[in-house]
Amino acid sequence: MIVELIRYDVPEDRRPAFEESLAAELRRSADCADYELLRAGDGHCLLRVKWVTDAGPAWTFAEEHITSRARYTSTRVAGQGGSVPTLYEWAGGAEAFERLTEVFYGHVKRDEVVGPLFAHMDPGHPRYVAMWLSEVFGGPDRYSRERGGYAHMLAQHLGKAITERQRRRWVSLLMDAADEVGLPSDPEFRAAFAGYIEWGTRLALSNSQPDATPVQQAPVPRWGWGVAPPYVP
Ligand code: HEM
Repeated sequence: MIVELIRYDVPEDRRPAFEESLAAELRRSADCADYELLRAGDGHCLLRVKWVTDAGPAWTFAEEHITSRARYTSTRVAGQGGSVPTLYEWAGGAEAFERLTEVFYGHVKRDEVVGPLFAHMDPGHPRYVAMWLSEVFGGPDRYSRERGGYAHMLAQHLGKAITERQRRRWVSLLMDAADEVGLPSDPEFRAAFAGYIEWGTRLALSNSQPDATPVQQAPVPRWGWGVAPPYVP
């Protein structure tokens, strides 16, 4: 996503007309995902536009009032609006996910349905999956930096031919473990958590089939609250 910052210096008497036609122009642009015009104390304005196309279109408006413009790419350092905590923070951070996966894989190993798949599990596996989950839920990107990111996770599932019965058991053992280690039990957190787990396990199942042709390279997904942000009494 390309973000463009354009500085406008518009004479005071021209500002209302300028703002009105600028807004109309941006609303019409199919390449524009979002925009905001900010005004400084000295009267100059800064327009922030998010373009959907990677290259960014050759858009221009009221060129005679533009005093500078520059294009930027978004980074992972971004808020979610207001002071909404990430799911990672809400859950209790890295330590909470480590507790979860430690208990979870203890049960997985002893389970007759999924246990055989994990017979040769790397001893670091619970920790790696905790790193993955932490990153997905808005924590530090350690899995991407230290463990090979999406491509490595994908490689671990390829050819495993996970069945629907195994997927369901995996989900159900994880939800039990979430209760056991005391992950937050509020409906909003659990709905978002379960949403990702449902999505992720279905992908793991389909990517693990012998005839699967999954996407080979992708960023580690990021999962947020969805339509039910944390409940504020
Ligand atoms: C949201 C769902 C899932 C996530 C986030 C996930 C995550 C991961 C990750 C990150 C790894 C690689 C760990 C490393 O860096 O070495 C991995 C490996 C693996 N996953 Fe999954 N997984 C999911 C679903 C499943 C399901 C449903 C199954 C089977 C029922 C499964 C079976 C395995 C197995 C067998 C390995 C290799 C373990 C080893 O031998 O070390 N995964 N998973």
